[in-house]
Amino acid sequence: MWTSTLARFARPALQRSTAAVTCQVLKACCRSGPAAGRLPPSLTSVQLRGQQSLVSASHPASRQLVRHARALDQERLVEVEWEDGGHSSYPFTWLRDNCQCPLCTLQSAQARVLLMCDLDIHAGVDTVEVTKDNKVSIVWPDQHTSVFDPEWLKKRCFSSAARQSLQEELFLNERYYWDSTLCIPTADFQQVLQDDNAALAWLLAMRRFGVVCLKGAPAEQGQVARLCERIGFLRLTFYGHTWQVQDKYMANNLAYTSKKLSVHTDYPALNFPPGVQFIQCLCPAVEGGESQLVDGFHVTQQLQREDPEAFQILTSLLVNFQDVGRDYCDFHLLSKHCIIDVDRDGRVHRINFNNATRDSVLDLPLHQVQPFYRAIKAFTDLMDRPENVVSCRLESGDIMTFDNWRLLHGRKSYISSPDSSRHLEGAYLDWDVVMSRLHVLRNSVHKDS
Ligand SMILES: C[N+](C)(C)CCCC(=O)O
Ligand SMILES: O=C(O)CCC(=O)C(=O)O
Ligand SMILES: [Fe+2]
Ligand SMILES: [Zn+2]
Repeated sequence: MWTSTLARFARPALQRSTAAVTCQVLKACCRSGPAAGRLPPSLTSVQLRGQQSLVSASHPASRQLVRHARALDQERLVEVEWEDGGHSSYPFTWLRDNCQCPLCTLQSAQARVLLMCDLDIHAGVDTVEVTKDNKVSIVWPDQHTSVFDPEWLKKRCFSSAARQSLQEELFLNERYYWDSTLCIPTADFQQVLQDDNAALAWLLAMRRFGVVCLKGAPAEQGQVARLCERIGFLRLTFYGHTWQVQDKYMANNLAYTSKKLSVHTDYPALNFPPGVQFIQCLCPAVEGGESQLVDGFHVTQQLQREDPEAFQILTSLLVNFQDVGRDYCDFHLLSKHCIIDVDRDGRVHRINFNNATRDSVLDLPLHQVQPFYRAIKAFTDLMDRPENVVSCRLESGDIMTFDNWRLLHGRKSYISSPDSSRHLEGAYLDWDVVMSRLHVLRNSVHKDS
Protein backbone atom coordinates (compact mmCIF):
# COMPACT_ATOMS: atom_id res chain seq x y z
CA MET A 1 0.00 0.00 0.00
CA TRP A 2 2.66 2.42 1.10
CA THR A 3 4.93 1.71 -1.83
CA SER A 4 2.16 2.03 -4.38
CA THR A 5 0.98 5.32 -2.95
CA LEU A 6 4.55 6.55 -2.76
CA ALA A 7 5.19 5.56 -6.37
CA ARG A 8 2.19 7.57 -7.51
CA PHE A 9 3.56 10.75 -5.98
CA ALA A 10 7.23 10.14 -6.57
CA ARG A 11 7.17 9.19 -10.24
CA PRO A 12 8.62 12.34 -11.82
CA ALA A 13 10.75 13.12 -8.82
CA LEU A 14 12.57 9.80 -8.72
CA GLN A 15 13.88 10.34 -12.22
CA ARG A 16 15.37 13.70 -11.40
CA SER A 17 18.97 14.02 -10.39
CA THR A 18 19.40 14.22 -6.67
CA ALA A 19 20.42 17.18 -4.62
CA ALA A 20 23.03 16.37 -2.03
CA VAL A 21 21.14 18.34 0.57
CA THR A 22 18.87 15.73 2.00
CA CYS A 23 20.56 12.41 2.09
CA GLN A 24 23.29 13.37 4.53
CA VAL A 25 20.83 14.89 6.88
CA LEU A 26 17.86 12.62 7.05
CA LYS A 27 18.32 9.09 8.16
CA ALA A 28 15.47 6.66 7.89
CA CYS A 29 15.19 5.07 11.26
CA CYS A 30 13.55 1.69 11.09
CA ARG A 31 11.53 1.10 14.14
CA SER A 32 11.94 -2.13 15.96
CA GLY A 33 9.06 -4.31 16.98
CA PRO A 34 7.02 -7.13 15.54
CA ALA A 35 6.26 -5.40 12.26
CA ALA A 36 9.82 -4.42 11.46
CA GLY A 37 10.48 -7.67 9.61
CA ARG A 38 7.63 -6.95 7.25
CA LEU A 39 9.25 -3.80 5.89
CA PRO A 40 9.69 -3.98 2.12
CA PRO A 41 13.46 -4.35 1.67
CA SER A 42 13.65 -1.29 -0.57
CA LEU A 43 11.64 0.98 1.66
CA THR A 44 14.52 2.83 3.22
CA SER A 45 16.12 3.67 -0.08
CA VAL A 46 12.82 4.49 -1.75
CA GLN A 47 12.03 6.81 1.08
CA LEU A 48 15.41 8.50 0.92
CA ARG A 49 15.19 8.91 -2.81
CA GLY A 50 11.82 10.52 -2.28
CA GLN A 51 13.34 12.91 0.18
CA GLN A 52 16.19 13.87 -2.10
CA SER A 53 13.73 14.71 -4.83
CA LEU A 54 11.97 17.08 -2.49
CA VAL A 55 14.79 19.54 -2.77
CA SER A 56 15.33 19.19 -6.49
CA ALA A 57 11.62 19.78 -7.03
CA SER A 58 12.41 23.47 -6.85
CA HIS A 59 15.65 24.11 -8.67
CA PRO A 60 16.47 27.76 -9.41
CA ALA A 61 15.18 29.15 -12.69
CA SER A 62 17.51 28.18 -15.49
CA ARG A 63 18.56 30.73 -18.10
CA GLN A 64 15.81 31.32 -20.64
CA LEU A 65 16.31 32.91 -24.03
CA VAL A 66 13.66 34.67 -26.08
CA ARG A 67 13.82 34.10 -29.83
CA HIS A 68 10.93 36.36 -30.74
CA ALA A 69 8.06 38.33 -29.20
CA ARG A 70 5.02 39.87 -30.89
CA ALA A 71 1.64 41.37 -30.06
CA LEU A 72 -1.54 39.58 -31.17
CA ASP A 73 -3.85 42.61 -31.10
CA GLN A 74 -7.03 40.67 -31.78
CA GLU A 75 -6.47 38.27 -28.88
CA ARG A 76 -4.84 41.03 -26.78
CA LEU A 77 -1.88 38.74 -26.07
CA VAL A 78 1.87 39.08 -26.28
CA GLU A 79 3.26 35.85 -27.67
CA VAL A 80 6.81 34.89 -26.73
CA GLU A 81 8.72 32.28 -28.68
CA TRP A 82 11.50 30.65 -26.63
CA GLU A 83 14.85 29.55 -27.96
CA ASP A 84 13.83 25.90 -27.43
CA GLY A 85 10.86 26.40 -29.79
CA GLY A 86 8.15 26.60 -27.11
CA HIS A 87 5.65 29.45 -26.91
CA SER A 88 4.02 31.34 -24.05
CA SER A 89 1.22 33.88 -24.22
CA TYR A 90 0.63 36.76 -21.83
CA PRO A 91 -2.52 38.92 -21.72
CA PHE A 92 -1.95 42.67 -22.30
CA THR A 93 -3.83 43.53 -19.12
CA TRP A 94 -1.74 41.20 -16.97
CA LEU A 95 1.48 42.58 -18.43
CA ARG A 96 0.45 46.18 -17.78
CA ASP A 97 -0.74 45.30 -14.27
CA ASN A 98 2.61 43.67 -13.49
CA CYS A 99 4.99 46.23 -14.96
CA GLN A 100 8.15 45.94 -12.86
CA CYS A 101 9.40 49.52 -13.36
CA PRO A 102 10.01 51.70 -10.28
CA LEU A 103 6.87 53.73 -10.96
CA CYS A 104 4.65 50.65 -10.93
CA THR A 105 6.47 48.52 -8.32
CA LEU A 106 7.97 49.37 -4.94
CA GLN A 107 11.13 47.30 -5.36
CA SER A 108 12.10 47.34 -1.67
CA ALA A 109 8.83 45.61 -0.77
CA GLN A 110 8.21 43.77 -4.02
CA ALA A 111 4.79 45.40 -3.84
CA ARG A 112 2.52 46.82 -6.51
CA VAL A 113 2.30 50.62 -6.52
CA LEU A 114 -0.02 50.77 -9.51
CA LEU A 115 -3.60 51.27 -8.37
CA MET A 116 -6.62 49.52 -9.87
CA CYS A 117 -8.13 52.93 -10.62
CA ASP A 118 -5.09 53.68 -12.83
CA LEU A 119 -5.13 50.35 -14.67
CA ASP A 120 -6.81 50.47 -18.06
CA ILE A 121 -7.96 46.90 -18.62
CA HIS A 122 -8.74 47.64 -22.28
CA ALA A 123 -5.42 49.20 -23.24
CA GLY A 124 -3.65 47.91 -26.34
CA VAL A 125 0.11 47.97 -26.92
CA ASP A 126 2.09 50.25 -29.22
CA THR A 127 5.19 48.11 -29.76
CA VAL A 128 6.75 44.87 -28.55
CA GLU A 129 10.42 44.07 -29.07
CA VAL A 130 13.23 41.88 -27.79
CA THR A 131 16.03 44.09 -26.45
CA LYS A 132 19.76 43.56 -27.03
CA ASP A 133 20.07 41.99 -23.58
CA ASN A 134 17.23 39.57 -24.45
CA LYS A 135 14.40 41.15 -22.46
CA VAL A 136 10.85 41.73 -23.68
CA SER A 137 10.11 45.44 -23.92
CA ILE A 138 6.58 46.78 -24.33
CA VAL A 139 5.63 50.38 -25.05
CA TRP A 140 2.04 51.18 -24.05
CA PRO A 141 -0.18 53.76 -25.84
CA ASP A 142 0.61 56.42 -23.17
CA GLN A 143 4.33 55.75 -23.91
CA HIS A 144 4.93 54.09 -20.55
CA THR A 145 7.52 51.30 -21.09
CA SER A 146 7.65 47.92 -19.37
CA VAL A 147 10.68 45.63 -19.60
CA PHE A 148 10.29 41.98 -18.64
CA ASP A 149 12.97 39.51 -17.74
CA PRO A 150 12.71 36.22 -19.70
CA GLU A 151 13.13 34.01 -16.57
CA TRP A 152 10.47 36.03 -14.78
CA LEU A 153 8.09 35.60 -17.72
CA LYS A 154 8.79 31.90 -18.25
CA LYS A 155 8.06 31.13 -14.61
CA ARG A 156 4.68 32.84 -14.98
CA CYS A 157 3.67 31.09 -18.21
CA PHE A 158 -0.11 30.56 -18.34
CA SER A 159 -0.05 27.04 -19.80
CA SER A 160 -1.74 24.50 -17.60
CA ALA A 161 1.44 22.44 -17.17
CA ALA A 162 3.52 25.48 -16.21
CA ARG A 163 0.91 26.71 -13.74
CA GLN A 164 0.65 23.32 -12.13
CA SER A 165 4.40 22.96 -11.70
CA LEU A 166 4.81 26.49 -10.31
CA GLN A 167 1.96 26.04 -7.84
CA GLU A 168 3.54 22.79 -6.63
CA GLU A 169 6.92 24.47 -6.29
CA LEU A 170 5.36 27.29 -4.26
CA PHE A 171 2.91 25.41 -2.05
CA LEU A 172 4.39 21.89 -1.86
CA ASN A 173 1.00 20.23 -1.63
CA GLU A 174 2.09 16.78 -2.81
CA ARG A 175 2.34 14.35 0.07
CA TYR A 176 3.80 10.87 0.50
CA TYR A 177 1.17 8.80 2.25
CA TRP A 178 2.26 6.09 4.63
CA ASP A 179 1.08 3.29 6.88
CA SER A 180 2.56 1.25 9.73
CA THR A 181 5.62 0.37 7.62
CA LEU A 182 6.90 3.95 7.70
CA CYS A 183 10.41 4.43 8.98
CA ILE A 184 10.04 7.77 10.71
CA PRO A 185 12.52 10.16 9.04
CA THR A 186 15.08 11.52 11.47
CA ALA A 187 17.44 14.48 11.47
CA ASP A 188 20.06 15.79 13.85
CA PHE A 189 18.90 18.60 16.15
CA GLN A 190 22.24 20.46 16.23
CA GLN A 191 22.64 20.23 12.47
CA VAL A 192 19.15 21.59 11.91
CA LEU A 193 19.97 24.56 14.15
CA GLN A 194 23.35 25.30 12.53
CA ASP A 195 23.12 24.29 8.90
CA ASP A 196 20.64 25.76 6.43
CA ASN A 197 20.79 22.68 4.19
CA ALA A 198 19.85 20.49 7.12
CA ALA A 199 17.05 22.84 8.18
CA LEU A 200 15.63 22.88 4.65
CA ALA A 201 15.73 19.11 4.37
CA TRP A 202 13.99 18.81 7.72
CA LEU A 203 11.15 21.17 6.77
CA LEU A 204 10.68 19.60 3.34
CA ALA A 205 10.43 16.14 4.85
CA MET A 206 7.98 17.40 7.48
CA ARG A 207 5.85 18.81 4.68
CA ARG A 208 5.95 15.68 2.49
CA PHE A 209 5.83 12.94 5.15
CA GLY A 210 4.16 14.89 7.91
CA VAL A 211 6.69 13.88 10.54
CA VAL A 212 10.40 14.07 11.33
CA CYS A 213 12.02 13.00 14.60
CA LEU A 214 14.95 15.18 15.69
CA LYS A 215 17.69 13.37 17.60
CA GLY A 216 20.49 14.70 19.75
CA ALA A 217 18.79 17.57 21.57
CA PRO A 218 19.61 18.11 25.25
CA ALA A 219 16.81 16.64 27.37
CA GLU A 220 16.00 19.89 29.12
CA GLN A 221 13.29 22.51 28.90
CA GLY A 222 13.70 25.30 26.34
CA GLN A 223 14.71 23.23 23.32
CA VAL A 224 11.35 23.29 21.50
CA ALA A 225 11.34 27.08 21.95
CA ARG A 226 14.84 27.25 20.41
CA LEU A 227 13.60 25.21 17.50
CA CYS A 228 10.64 27.57 17.04
CA GLU A 229 13.06 30.51 16.99
CA ARG A 230 15.04 28.76 14.26
CA ILE A 231 11.87 28.97 12.17
CA GLY A 232 10.45 32.30 13.30
CA PHE A 233 8.13 32.33 16.26
CA LEU A 234 5.86 29.94 18.08
CA ARG A 235 2.08 30.07 18.35
CA LEU A 236 0.96 31.18 21.78
CA THR A 237 -2.13 29.40 23.09
CA PHE A 238 -4.03 29.23 26.36
CA TYR A 239 -1.62 26.46 27.45
CA GLY A 240 1.30 28.90 27.25
CA HIS A 241 4.23 29.64 24.92
CA THR A 242 5.39 26.08 25.45
CA TRP A 243 3.53 23.52 27.57
CA GLN A 244 4.45 20.70 29.89
CA VAL A 245 2.82 17.30 29.40
CA GLN A 246 2.88 15.70 32.85
CA ASP A 247 0.49 13.90 35.14
CA LYS A 248 -0.92 16.93 36.97
CA TYR A 249 -3.21 17.32 39.94
CA MET A 250 -6.63 18.67 38.86
CA ALA A 251 -5.51 18.49 35.22
CA ASN A 252 -7.08 21.08 32.91
CA ASN A 253 -6.60 18.74 29.93
CA LEU A 254 -6.78 14.98 29.47
CA ALA A 255 -3.20 15.10 28.12
CA TYR A 256 -2.07 16.21 31.60
CA THR A 257 -3.01 12.88 33.18
CA SER A 258 -1.45 9.43 32.83
CA LYS A 259 -4.45 8.10 30.90
CA LYS A 260 -4.49 6.73 27.36
CA LEU A 261 -4.98 9.32 24.60
CA SER A 262 -6.66 7.90 21.51
CA VAL A 263 -5.23 9.31 18.31
CA HIS A 264 -6.18 12.95 17.87
CA THR A 265 -5.16 16.21 16.32
CA ASP A 266 -4.33 18.91 18.87
CA TYR A 267 -6.59 21.80 19.65
CA PRO A 268 -9.69 21.53 17.45
CA ALA A 269 -11.29 23.72 20.12
CA LEU A 270 -9.56 26.56 18.27
CA ASN A 271 -11.31 27.60 15.07
CA PHE A 272 -7.83 27.83 13.54
CA PRO A 273 -5.90 24.88 14.98
CA PRO A 274 -2.08 25.02 15.03
CA GLY A 275 -0.55 23.60 11.84
CA VAL A 276 2.65 22.21 13.28
CA GLN A 277 3.54 20.68 16.63
CA PHE A 278 6.89 20.01 18.31
CA ILE A 279 6.93 17.68 21.25
CA GLN A 280 10.08 16.71 23.10
CA CYS A 281 10.57 13.83 25.49
CA LEU A 282 12.38 15.13 28.57
CA CYS A 283 11.80 12.02 30.64
CA PRO A 284 10.12 8.85 29.37
CA ALA A 285 7.72 6.84 31.51
CA VAL A 286 9.13 3.88 33.37
CA GLU A 287 6.22 1.86 32.05
CA GLY A 288 3.79 2.69 29.22
CA GLY A 289 3.39 6.01 27.45
CA GLU A 290 4.37 4.71 23.98
CA SER A 291 3.36 6.99 21.10
CA GLN A 292 1.16 6.23 18.12
CA LEU A 293 1.15 8.12 14.83
CA VAL A 294 -1.38 7.84 12.00
CA ASP A 295 -1.34 9.49 8.57
CA GLY A 296 -4.76 11.15 8.59
CA PHE A 297 -4.67 11.89 4.85
CA HIS A 298 -3.97 8.25 4.07
CA VAL A 299 -6.75 7.06 6.36
CA THR A 300 -9.31 9.51 4.98
CA GLN A 301 -8.44 8.32 1.49
CA GLN A 302 -9.17 4.76 2.65
CA LEU A 303 -12.41 5.91 4.28
CA GLN A 304 -13.55 7.60 1.10
CA ARG A 305 -13.04 4.35 -0.81
CA GLU A 306 -14.33 1.90 1.76
CA ASP A 307 -17.14 3.89 3.35
CA PRO A 308 -18.12 6.84 1.13
CA GLU A 309 -21.19 7.54 3.26
CA ALA A 310 -19.07 8.01 6.41
CA PHE A 311 -16.68 10.20 4.42
CA GLN A 312 -19.59 12.28 3.18
CA ILE A 313 -20.92 12.76 6.72
CA LEU A 314 -17.54 13.67 8.22
CA THR A 315 -16.81 16.16 5.45
CA SER A 316 -20.17 17.91 5.76
CA LEU A 317 -21.53 17.85 9.34
CA LEU A 318 -20.21 20.44 11.75
CA VAL A 319 -19.09 19.22 15.16
CA ASN A 320 -18.76 21.43 18.23
CA PHE A 321 -15.58 21.41 20.30
CA GLN A 322 -14.99 23.10 23.63
CA ASP A 323 -12.13 23.73 26.01
CA VAL A 324 -12.69 25.34 29.38
CA GLY A 325 -10.18 26.01 32.13
CA ARG A 326 -7.28 28.10 33.32
CA ASP A 327 -3.62 27.95 32.35
CA TYR A 328 -1.74 30.85 30.65
CA CYS A 329 -4.94 32.67 31.55
CA ASP A 330 -8.53 31.51 32.02
CA PHE A 331 -10.28 30.33 28.89
CA HIS A 332 -13.59 29.14 27.48
CA LEU A 333 -13.16 28.18 23.84
CA LEU A 334 -15.92 27.12 21.46
CA SER A 335 -15.46 26.03 17.87
CA LYS A 336 -17.17 24.15 15.06
CA HIS A 337 -15.42 21.95 12.48
CA CYS A 338 -16.04 19.23 9.99
CA ILE A 339 -13.92 16.36 11.27
CA ILE A 340 -12.51 16.09 7.74
CA ASP A 341 -11.93 19.43 5.99
CA VAL A 342 -11.69 19.24 2.21
CA ASP A 343 -10.65 22.03 -0.16
CA ARG A 344 -12.71 23.23 -3.14
CA ASP A 345 -11.25 20.42 -5.28
CA GLY A 346 -12.39 17.81 -2.76
CA ARG A 347 -8.87 17.06 -1.49
CA VAL A 348 -8.47 16.56 2.24
CA HIS A 349 -6.92 19.66 3.74
CA ARG A 350 -7.10 19.19 7.52
CA ILE A 351 -8.31 16.72 10.12
CA ASN A 352 -9.99 18.20 13.21
CA PHE A 353 -10.49 15.53 15.81
CA ASN A 354 -9.84 15.22 19.50
CA ASN A 355 -12.32 12.99 21.25
CA ALA A 356 -11.49 14.58 24.60
CA THR A 357 -12.63 18.07 23.59
CA ARG A 358 -15.55 17.08 21.32
CA ASP A 359 -18.50 18.94 22.85
CA SER A 360 -21.57 17.24 24.29
CA VAL A 361 -23.45 20.03 22.52
CA LEU A 362 -24.29 18.43 19.18
CA ASP A 363 -25.98 20.72 16.70
CA LEU A 364 -27.73 18.04 14.64
CA PRO A 365 -31.35 17.09 13.99
CA LEU A 366 -32.33 13.87 15.79
CA HIS A 367 -32.27 11.66 12.72
CA GLN A 368 -28.62 12.55 11.96
CA VAL A 369 -27.25 11.65 15.38
CA GLN A 370 -26.89 7.89 14.95
CA PRO A 371 -25.50 8.14 11.37
CA PHE A 372 -23.00 10.66 12.70
CA TYR A 373 -21.79 8.29 15.43
CA ARG A 374 -21.59 5.47 12.90
CA ALA A 375 -19.37 7.63 10.70
CA ILE A 376 -16.99 8.66 13.52
CA LYS A 377 -16.73 5.01 14.54
CA ALA A 378 -15.86 3.98 10.98
CA PHE A 379 -13.17 6.67 10.96
CA THR A 380 -11.64 5.81 14.35
CA ASP A 381 -11.81 2.05 13.60
CA LEU A 382 -9.76 2.69 10.44
CA MET A 383 -7.25 4.83 12.34
CA ASP A 384 -6.83 2.15 14.99
CA ARG A 385 -6.15 -0.62 12.45
CA PRO A 386 -2.64 -1.92 13.19
CA GLU A 387 -1.65 -1.55 9.54
CA ASN A 388 -2.24 2.20 9.78
CA VAL A 389 -0.46 2.91 13.06
CA VAL A 390 3.22 3.62 13.61
CA SER A 391 4.13 3.01 17.24
CA CYS A 392 7.29 4.23 18.84
CA ARG A 393 8.80 4.90 22.21
CA LEU A 394 10.22 8.38 22.49
CA GLU A 395 13.69 8.43 24.02
CA SER A 396 15.00 11.13 26.27
CA GLY A 397 15.81 14.20 24.11
CA ASP A 398 13.85 13.12 21.01
CA ILE A 399 11.73 15.86 19.43
CA MET A 400 8.80 14.79 17.25
CA THR A 401 8.04 17.53 14.74
CA PHE A 402 4.82 16.95 12.85
CA ASP A 403 1.98 18.27 10.74
CA ASN A 404 -0.91 18.70 13.17
CA TRP A 405 -3.37 19.28 10.31
CA ARG A 406 -2.57 15.86 8.87
CA LEU A 407 -1.25 13.48 11.53
CA LEU A 408 -3.14 12.05 14.41
CA HIS A 409 -1.13 11.13 17.46
CA GLY A 410 -1.86 9.30 20.66
CA ARG A 411 -0.18 7.66 23.61
CA LYS A 412 -0.70 4.60 25.76
CA SER A 413 -1.53 5.11 29.39
CA TYR A 414 1.48 5.09 31.69
CA ILE A 415 2.35 4.47 35.29
CA SER A 416 3.25 7.62 37.16
CA SER A 417 6.03 7.15 39.61
CA PRO A 418 7.16 9.83 42.05
CA ASP A 419 10.92 9.38 41.56
CA SER A 420 10.95 9.46 37.74
CA SER A 421 7.90 11.15 36.30
CA ARG A 422 7.18 11.22 32.58
CA HIS A 423 7.67 14.72 31.16
CA LEU A 424 7.23 16.06 27.64
CA GLU A 425 7.50 19.67 26.49
CA GLY A 426 5.56 20.89 23.48
CA ALA A 427 5.03 23.95 21.31
CA TYR A 428 2.89 24.93 18.32
CA LEU A 429 3.58 26.84 15.13
CA ASP A 430 1.48 27.97 12.20
CA TRP A 431 2.13 26.46 8.79
CA ASP A 432 2.43 30.00 7.35
CA VAL A 433 5.48 30.65 9.52
CA VAL A 434 7.02 27.26 8.73
CA MET A 435 6.42 27.63 4.98
CA SER A 436 7.88 31.13 5.10
CA ARG A 437 11.12 29.78 6.63
CA LEU A 438 11.13 26.99 4.07
CA HIS A 439 10.99 29.47 1.19
CA VAL A 440 13.68 31.69 2.72
CA LEU A 441 15.96 28.67 3.27
CA ARG A 442 15.33 27.38 -0.22
CA ASN A 443 16.35 30.72 -1.73
CA SER A 444 19.50 31.04 0.37
CA VAL A 445 20.58 27.43 -0.19
CA HIS A 446 20.14 27.85 -3.94
CA LYS A 447 22.10 31.10 -3.97
CA ASP A 448 25.06 29.31 -2.39
CA SER A 449 24.95 26.34 -4.74
C1 LIG B 1 -1.22 19.53 25.05
N1 LIG B 1 -2.23 20.56 25.16
C2 LIG B 1 -2.80 20.51 26.50
C3 LIG B 1 -1.58 21.84 24.99
C4 LIG B 1 -3.26 20.48 24.16
C5 LIG B 1 -3.96 19.16 24.04
C6 LIG B 1 -4.75 19.01 22.81
C7 LIG B 1 -6.15 19.49 22.87
O1 LIG B 1 -6.64 19.83 23.92
O2 LIG B 1 -6.78 19.49 21.82
O1 LIG C 1 1.80 12.32 26.10
C1 LIG C 1 1.98 12.18 24.92
O2 LIG C 1 2.76 11.33 24.46
C2 LIG C 1 1.23 13.01 23.92
C3 LIG C 1 0.55 14.15 24.56
C4 LIG C 1 -0.40 14.81 23.66
O3 LIG C 1 -0.87 14.29 22.69
C5 LIG C 1 -0.82 16.18 23.96
O4 LIG C 1 -0.29 16.75 24.90
O5 LIG C 1 -1.65 16.70 23.23
FE1 LIG D 1 -1.83 15.84 21.47
ZN1 LIG E 1 5.70 50.68 -15.06
